[in-house]
Amino acid sequence: MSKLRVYQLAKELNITSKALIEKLKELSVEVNNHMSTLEDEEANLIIELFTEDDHSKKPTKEVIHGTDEEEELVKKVASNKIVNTQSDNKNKGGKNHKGNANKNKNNHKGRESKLEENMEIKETNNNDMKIIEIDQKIVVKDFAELLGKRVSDIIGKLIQVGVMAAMNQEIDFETAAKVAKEFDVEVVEKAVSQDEEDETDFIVIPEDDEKDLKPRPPVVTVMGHVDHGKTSLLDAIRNTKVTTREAGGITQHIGASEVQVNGKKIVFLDTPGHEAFTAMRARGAKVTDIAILVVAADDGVMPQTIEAINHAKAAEVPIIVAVNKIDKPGANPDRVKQELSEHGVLIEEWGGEVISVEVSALQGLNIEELLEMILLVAEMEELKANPNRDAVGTVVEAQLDKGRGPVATVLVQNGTLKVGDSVVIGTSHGRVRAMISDTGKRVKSATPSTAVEITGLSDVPAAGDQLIAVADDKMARTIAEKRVNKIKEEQLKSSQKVSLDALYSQMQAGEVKDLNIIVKADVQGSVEAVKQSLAKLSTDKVIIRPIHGGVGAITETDVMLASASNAIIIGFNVRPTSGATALSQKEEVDLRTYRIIYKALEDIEAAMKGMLDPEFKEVELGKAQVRATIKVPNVGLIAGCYVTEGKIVRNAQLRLVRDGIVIHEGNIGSLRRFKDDVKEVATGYECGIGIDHFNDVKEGDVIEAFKMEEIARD
Ligand SMILES: Nc1nc2c(ncn2[C@@H]2O[C@H](COP(=O)(O)OP(=O)(O)OP(=O)(O)O)[C@@H](O)[C@H]2O)c(=O)[nH]1
Repeated sequence: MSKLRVYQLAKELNITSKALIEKLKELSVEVNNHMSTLEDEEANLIIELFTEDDHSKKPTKEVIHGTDEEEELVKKVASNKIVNTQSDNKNKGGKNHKGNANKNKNNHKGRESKLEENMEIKETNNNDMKIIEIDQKIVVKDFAELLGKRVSDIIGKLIQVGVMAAMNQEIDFETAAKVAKEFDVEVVEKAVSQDEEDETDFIVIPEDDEKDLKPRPPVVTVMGHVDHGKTSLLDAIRNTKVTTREAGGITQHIGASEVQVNGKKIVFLDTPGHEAFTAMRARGAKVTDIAILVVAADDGVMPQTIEAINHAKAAEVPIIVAVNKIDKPGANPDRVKQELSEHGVLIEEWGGEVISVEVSALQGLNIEELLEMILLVAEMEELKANPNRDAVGTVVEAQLDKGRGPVATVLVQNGTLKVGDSVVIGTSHGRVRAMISDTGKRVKSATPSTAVEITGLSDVPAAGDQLIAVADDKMARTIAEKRVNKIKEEQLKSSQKVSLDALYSQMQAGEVKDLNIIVKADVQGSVEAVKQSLAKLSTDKVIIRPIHGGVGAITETDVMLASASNAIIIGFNVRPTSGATALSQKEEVDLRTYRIIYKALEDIEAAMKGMLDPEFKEVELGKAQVRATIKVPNVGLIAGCYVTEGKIVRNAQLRLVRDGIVIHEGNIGSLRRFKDDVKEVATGYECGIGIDHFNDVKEGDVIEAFKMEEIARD
């Protein structure tokens, strides 16, 4: 136990455990977390490194006498430290841009902004070595400017390292590093700062200056296998410790609760389990500082225990094990600890670093001790935030309340949230109308690591959405609107319209899980019959949803509905209006018409299996309006027509449409202009059309001529 732990050394060196772990990793010293122990040599090396670095700024080579490779590493550590220190200074100016603008004053006119965005120079007094931060790529002339060299010099060096590049071409980081080395300059990759990432969300969250940071309470999530006592443990904690400052204080369920231990606060997220935890993480939110892993002593490590371990590890959140149900006759805490070790969770008694506490949630045993351990781990984590700034937080829970409108529980993670603040949360915005604490008390402000329920939002945000307090309502609304538009654009870009032809591949790709269908038919009876038969085709892979049905022609409104809800349209004995056909092409809506129901069902079934093979596709030739009917002896009824679209071709197939409904489908028997048989009649001409085996044509009907064409399938 005499060995130094990471956090102890970090304290000694006055840096964070995290920073120390990073340095150690760079020196190839394997450490897991702040509780890891260090070999004496490792600790000494680090101490020497840091003290040398801080006081004399001498080249660190003198500190250790190792191989060239080690010296390289040490050099890197030393230079990184300088970079870090300076980037901290940079942040004192608030946003990046300001600080850089001054630095780049000497740059050529007109180039400042680009250079500001891409790079910055950091001079150090370490052996007069210059360090430059650059992005993954840099344009040769910018690079030259940054190095203070002539472009020709740079191109010359590039040739030496085997890279041919013109002044306006980009070179990659590695190449830049090689060239820079020739000029005794070290190149480090520019870290993507929080600021830059946030810009894509249309807002920049300024970084805090180290000196403004104050300790903040830990936020804890309880995880573990089903029935191991997560809820009971949370209840036990609340029962003993909930801050009931109000007389008869009613604990309100707001998704998180606070407890006070020895005058210190701990925040518990109320939704136990790693699912909620990971769902938030998937959305980029990190709210949990410490995970309590509950394992029932009578049951041991179970599948969800392992899952919880993996999720906590993936999120790099320290674990405290609560071995629960120790009151039970079959309880065997040692077995639990052994099993945990088999899954990479080494308890202290087993020579590891993970703290464990044996508890009984039911009897309230050792709950106090568990809470103290949480505070201990929290202390080592050095959790900090700046209470004197605009709030940043994360939504833990949200719902629509009948009386109060959208309600969200927000965990304030930085800054202080106040009633009246304008906020943007995901695509929702608003002004904080009221805030309620976990004890149901109205509060005016919430400091870091405080969960409050807020009202006053435009919409219900999603758990995991980030709250950012902004200058005013207008700004909040503008940002929210921009985000909505961005989402719309992205959806537009990514949304591939569903179609029967592509259904199978879309299903395979996971793009389609619901097949929305709009049904139009000639009579209501058919609409219902088709909707029901279609719904029955649903499988475990695709659910068929007839989202709309109606009688009559397929109209533009049907197409717009299909487009908006990514549906296909199926028509029985009905036709699309001309406008609908054109719109369906523009909107890429799959529109299909059938004469027989079973044929449609067959097509959809085949499409779901990827076996849709309609070998033929209808090609529309033209349309003609029936303006008169003429009885011709021995021939039958002839339709006197006027061609309105395309052309009518003899021997083509035809469809007789009355008020959008297909009355007949067959072949053109005869086509005449005046007394002559003709092969085709074009738009704007009159003609007489005889329909094979059909005599029921009426004035006002529309004759559509089409042919079937074989289509090649991909
Ligand atoms: N004897 C004993 N029983 C306990 C203890 N803690 C919880 N239980 C019992 O174990 C059962 C499950 O407890 P819960 O707290 O619901 O467990 P959970 O992990 O929240 O379960 P899920 O929410 O279903 O995942 C309940 O019947 C509890 O009464 C304990 O310390 N001792």
